[in-house]
Amino acid sequence: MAAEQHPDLDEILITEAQMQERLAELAKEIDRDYEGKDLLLVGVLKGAVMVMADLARKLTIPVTMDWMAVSSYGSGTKSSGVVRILKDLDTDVAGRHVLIVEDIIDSGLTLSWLARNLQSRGAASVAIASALRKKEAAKVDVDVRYLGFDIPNHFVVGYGLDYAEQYRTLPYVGILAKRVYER
Ligand SMILES: O=P(O)(O)OC[C@H]1O[C@H](OP(=O)(O)OP(=O)(O)O)[C@H](O)[C@@H]1O
Ligand code: HPA
Ligand SMILES: [Mg+2]
Repeated sequence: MAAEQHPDLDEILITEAQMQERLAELAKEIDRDYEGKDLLLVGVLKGAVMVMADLARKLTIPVTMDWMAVSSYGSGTKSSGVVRILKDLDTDVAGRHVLIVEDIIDSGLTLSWLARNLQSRGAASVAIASALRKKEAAKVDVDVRYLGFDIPNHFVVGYGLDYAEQYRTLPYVGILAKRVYER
């Protein structure tokens, strides 16, 4: 049964079933592309927790996982453009194939910075998987190899994405009603 729409949402953009189906397709591609390679999945806390958990469990190749926390949004709905490392990796990425797993590419500032940062640590390769992308919001180009869905330029929540730390546990992605944050 489909989950009921949260009252703070205008619309559901990606249902739980659509997300899981698309992640299964991406997992097949990742399995194929990294077969026989030593793959490290890097999840970006906290938003990517759901996509990391679901995507990683759909992979059949052996992988390891590590986590970084970087924040550019704080508690608002606009990127500050300043990326801060709140928690760094436990792993040395030198010589390793890294796949960054993210929930959303919005302005692109977080991921373009992070991909460069990990590359500069000597990773053998750095690629990006993201559940969502807002194409119209891009301030910088991000080379995303595994993309779930392109979505319109609205503030969205659910499936890991928050507004002021709320709504992350909704199993679908929806547009947050403006009345919730414009008050
Ligand atoms: O493309 P950008 O405009 O840089 O935005 C994308 C980033 O912003 C959000 O993180 P946030 O800073 O809200 O942290 P969170 O994951 O803990 O919510 C999101 O999870 C991405 O990491
Ligand atoms: O649309 C969004 N929703 C929640 N968090 C975000 N971080 C960047 N864009 C978004
Ligand atoms: Mg956030």
